[in-house]
Amino acid sequence: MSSQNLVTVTPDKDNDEIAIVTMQRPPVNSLNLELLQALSKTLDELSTSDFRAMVLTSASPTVFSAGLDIMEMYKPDLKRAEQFWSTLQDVWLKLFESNLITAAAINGHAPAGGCLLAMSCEYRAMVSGKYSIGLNETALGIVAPRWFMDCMLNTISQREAEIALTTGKLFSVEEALKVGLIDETAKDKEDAINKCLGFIEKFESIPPLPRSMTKQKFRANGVQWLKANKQADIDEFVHFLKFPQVQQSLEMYIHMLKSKQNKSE
Ligand SMILES: CCCCCCCCCC/C=C/CC(=O)SCCNC(=O)CCNC(=O)[C@H](O)C(C)(C)COP(=O)(O)OP(=O)(O)OC[C@H]1O[C@@H](n2cnc3c(N)ncnc32)[C@H](O)[C@@H]1OP(=O)(O)O
Repeated sequence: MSSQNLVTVTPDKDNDEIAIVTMQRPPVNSLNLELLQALSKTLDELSTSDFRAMVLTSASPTVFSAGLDIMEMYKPDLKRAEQFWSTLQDVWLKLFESNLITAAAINGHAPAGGCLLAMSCEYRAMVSGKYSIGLNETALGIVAPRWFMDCMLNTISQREAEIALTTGKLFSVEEALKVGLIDETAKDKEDAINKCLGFIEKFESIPPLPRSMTKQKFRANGVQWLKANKQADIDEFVHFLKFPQVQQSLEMYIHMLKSKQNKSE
């Protein structure tokens, strides 16, 4: 699949000022360089378009996004790893600070980087079911970067975030609702999108510029560090990937994911 098709943008059927942005990298929308580049390009295009709002969702029936593609971190080509991390930083900054009203219709699992994308939006409706969402990096033997943490702190309390991150917690849909990691539950994807549209409607009579400026001021603390330390953050990521223990943890995790599949056959 060409990178162009990894993300689609379609106007909402009832309101052409709202973009439905769908990630479609089967099987689980894991965020590899190409998907991140497609997201980055989409966010650039949206920022200069007539759309005033977007709903981020996924074409998979059960997974919003499985987070970063682990294969980008396992025995990586270091030049590509730099580009990968830099593109992830850009996607996060563009989404977190977007001028558009942003909402996530989370139609399935959203671990780690998937949770980051959802938390970067202003509103989250998640389909009920046996899905999970959270920053589970420590459980994989890796450390969520500071700006992942800042993003979570913009969403739930510091205490809940610290416990969740140190334990690598993946929240059930009910638990996520209880701590405020999601705003609403939904019965299916269509319902989740409708709930996001309901949130977007609240801004019908609010002028866009003061709205987006207010949002960006609220979010400024979270982005300041990354903007000032982009290269240092890339260097740390690449350095981190060189640790044998990190590679070992990733290898074990990949085996675990594959054997999980064998077990259910
Ligand atoms: C000291 C400070 C240093 C700081 C600097 C360093 C910072 C490093 C931090 C890096 C941050 C990372 C954030 C991340 O996002 S890491 C990725 C975390 N993701 C996960 O843990 C999710 C893993 N996946 C799952 O749990 C499940 O797949 C699912 C999402 C619940 C879906 O389950 P389902 O049963 O539907 O699907 P399968 O598990 O059978 O998966 C189908 C195939 O997809 C492959 N897969 C799944 N997830 C990933 C992934 N994240 N990357 C790559 N590939 C993935 C899976 O292996 C199956 O492949 P197969 O069909 O070939 O067997």
